[in-house]
Amino acid sequence: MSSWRRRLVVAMGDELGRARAEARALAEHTAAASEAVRAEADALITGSTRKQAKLGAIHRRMIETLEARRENAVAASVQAVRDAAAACAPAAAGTDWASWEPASGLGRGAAPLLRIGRLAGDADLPALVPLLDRAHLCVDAGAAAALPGLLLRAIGSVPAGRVRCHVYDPEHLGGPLSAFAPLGKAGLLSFVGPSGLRETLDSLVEEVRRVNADVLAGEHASLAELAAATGRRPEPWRVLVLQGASLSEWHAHEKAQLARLRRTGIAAGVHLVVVGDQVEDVPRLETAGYSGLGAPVRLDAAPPLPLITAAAKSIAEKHSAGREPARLVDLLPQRLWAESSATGLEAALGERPTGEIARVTLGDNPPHALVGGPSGSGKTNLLYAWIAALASTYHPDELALYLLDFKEGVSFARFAAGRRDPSWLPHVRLVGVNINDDREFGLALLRHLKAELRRRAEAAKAHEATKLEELRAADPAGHWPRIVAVVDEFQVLLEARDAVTEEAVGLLEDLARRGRSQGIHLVLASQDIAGIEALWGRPSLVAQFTLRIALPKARRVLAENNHAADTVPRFHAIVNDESGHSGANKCVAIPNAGHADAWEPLQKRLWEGRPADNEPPALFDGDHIPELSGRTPRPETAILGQTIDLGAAGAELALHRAPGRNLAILGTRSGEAADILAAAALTAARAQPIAVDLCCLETDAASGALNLAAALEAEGAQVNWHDSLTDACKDWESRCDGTLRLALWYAVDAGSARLDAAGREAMRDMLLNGPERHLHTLGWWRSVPRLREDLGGYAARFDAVDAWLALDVQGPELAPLSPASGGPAWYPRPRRGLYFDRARHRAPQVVIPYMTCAHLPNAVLDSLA
Ligand SMILES: Nc1ncnc2c1ncn2[C@@H]1O[C@H](COP(=O)(O)OP(=O)(O)OP(=O)(O)O)[C@@H](O)[C@H]1O
Repeated sequence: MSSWRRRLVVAMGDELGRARAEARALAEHTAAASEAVRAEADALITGSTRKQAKLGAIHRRMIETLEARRENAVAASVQAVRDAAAACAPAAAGTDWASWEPASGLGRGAAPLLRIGRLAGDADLPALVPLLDRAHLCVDAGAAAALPGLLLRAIGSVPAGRVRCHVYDPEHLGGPLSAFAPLGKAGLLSFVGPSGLRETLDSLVEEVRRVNADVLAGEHASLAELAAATGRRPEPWRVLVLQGASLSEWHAHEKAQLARLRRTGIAAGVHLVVVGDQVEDVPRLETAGYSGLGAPVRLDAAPPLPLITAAAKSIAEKHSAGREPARLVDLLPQRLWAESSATGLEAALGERPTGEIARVTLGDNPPHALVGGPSGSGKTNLLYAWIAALASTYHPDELALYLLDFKEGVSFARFAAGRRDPSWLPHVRLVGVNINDDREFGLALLRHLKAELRRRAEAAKAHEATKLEELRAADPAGHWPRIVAVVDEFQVLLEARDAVTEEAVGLLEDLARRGRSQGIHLVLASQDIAGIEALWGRPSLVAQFTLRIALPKARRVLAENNHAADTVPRFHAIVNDESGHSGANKCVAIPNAGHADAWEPLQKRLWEGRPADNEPPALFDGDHIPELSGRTPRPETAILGQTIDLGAAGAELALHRAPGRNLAILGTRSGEAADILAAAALTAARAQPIAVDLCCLETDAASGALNLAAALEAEGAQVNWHDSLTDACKDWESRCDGTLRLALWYAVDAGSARLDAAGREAMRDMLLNGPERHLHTLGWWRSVPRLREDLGGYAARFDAVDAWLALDVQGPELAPLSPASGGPAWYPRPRRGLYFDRARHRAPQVVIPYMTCAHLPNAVLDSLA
């Protein structure tokens, strides 16, 4: 082969080898690339599969969450619908027949809707239809079985007797509704025969006219609106059932009356239920539903006949027994303490026979009230109801109450804090209980009110105001609540012809006349005519009490020719704000306010809401014996006992250097006399250093005197014990060193009888001249003649004894010591004394001797030990 050929073959071989190598390299590269792409694709596929799985899970979870939410929302809505249904159809309007009984769920709200069955579907929702106050109703013949249930719910879900039915059923003459017959006896149901149709329609049209003219009187568009505004429904609902009435065959007059009732009845509480006929514009109840509901309904089975009969009987009985008395809680305002008392005090006292709330006013007119009724007629209960209404309506800054009960009881004790119940009524400033014979408590109240009257009159003058309303406007920062003073059995205060009655009448007259403009109101209650008659003799006083409240059988509270109280039913009162004149009588049912269930929750609520600075009321308790307090009097003063006034102040005896500054305690009650001497000495010793000469001539009082001596020494007093009066009087001048010196003599007369002439002379000299040397005798004589004897016999003057405190000494016996001729009107009673200081008092005052034993160490026992 030629060389060029060989060279060509070699070159081609090289070329082919290179090409083959390149092709191999390319093939390898391509294979690697495709492997990479496949791996990438695999990775992508795996990633997206995972993502898809994740998304799938998320989606599932979302679906589940949404599903759960939807189910919850549906359940909540179903519950809300059920709750709303239960609120719209409470108690007997919506309860299943299995547990059904007549029970009014009517509060202050609208008339209930009535259940007829349940809505078709799984949700078990009640189907309610409107009737009372809202609609008329046509019932298809096929749904007529629902009629007894519908009527039973309507009748049973409002207070007994508030639905009256008229049934016109010419075909069956009321047969299908005969189970309701017991209502007929109570006048709540009438079956109307064919001949009675016209009359029934006419009378219902007349009812609508009357309600519009007399009850709604242009002030309200409907009875429902009136009830919403006032909380009371004065008229019953009337339901006319027309069953198989063939309306198309009626005469023109009946048709026209029916059309009138259809147009105007609902507002006046007159409703049509037409079975088996259609009436234009009236919703229909059919087998499958109610035209206003828009959803199919499964009607309830009819109630069992015995259930209807029993309910009809019970409703009829309740209705025949009369209106259910108003409940206290229903009369109270919905918002506590919302009113201002600037112009007066208005309180819901009870309910009128029409259902209207009866309000009584105290203000410029009428300013004061007289309440009368024999024992057990409900006077105290009425006062409770009145106080409850006032205290709920007005804030304690707007109203202050002073409550005093002269009965032998504790009617008003509930208003003060007690051991069982620590709450009090925050408006009450004073409560008087167990007052019994202590007419002075009444006087103390009237004096306090008189002082308040004066304070208000002065403030009014300073602000150029003529009455409380103007004073409050002129002095908005001032504290000027209206005051109501309630005195139960007030006749006790005026029953004797004495200084207490005289002063009480004067104070009452003044308060009654001027209290009107200063916002001080009196409510006087009495169970017998005596009290009223005590006032009757004072026409100007009685004339101010223009509000009269007479309980059953009350006499003379109303005007003479007004006999309404003779026939007023039990637990009712005649309220008359025109001085008892018969034209102004209002019969009012009073709620039971005395019962603890009614009262206690209210007082607790008011007490818990009291202002931070509210103090408990002062308490006058006639049965309580006060303890000697730790109070220190001014220097040269001794405290003998507690006076009867709002501040429970001490009865003071001034012991300054002046003739006559001695005290005679008169009477035989040794314990009380010893208590008075102890209180006087201990209080005087607290105010300044004193010296004491003690002489006890009565063995019963000896241990008390010894204990007192020890107590006085403990107070820092210098004490000398004298075994006889001779000893106590001898050389008295030598003991006078300028310090206040008290000679405490127990049972002076037991020793004075044994004094010789010199001793007698020394005693008289000491009594006459000691006080000027600051030696004051506080002596206990057991009778007035014995005191007189010791002062010089029959013709003796009492100049040496300015002050006396009588215990069991009758008024006439005190004549020689008294400013009133014939002596003060004083009828001794336990733990009470009559105190008079010629230099200080215009008239004697009653004091309650303190118990002092807690202040006296038992020195006798100590010395024996
Ligand atoms: N409106 C009422 N509703 C129910 N019970 C009442 C009502 N009014 C009074 N009562 C009851 O009648 C009884 C006598 O009432 P209350 O004590 O108020 O009469 P009173 O006239 O004050 O009698 P007294 O002077 O003898 O105390 C009490 O048991 C009381 O609970």
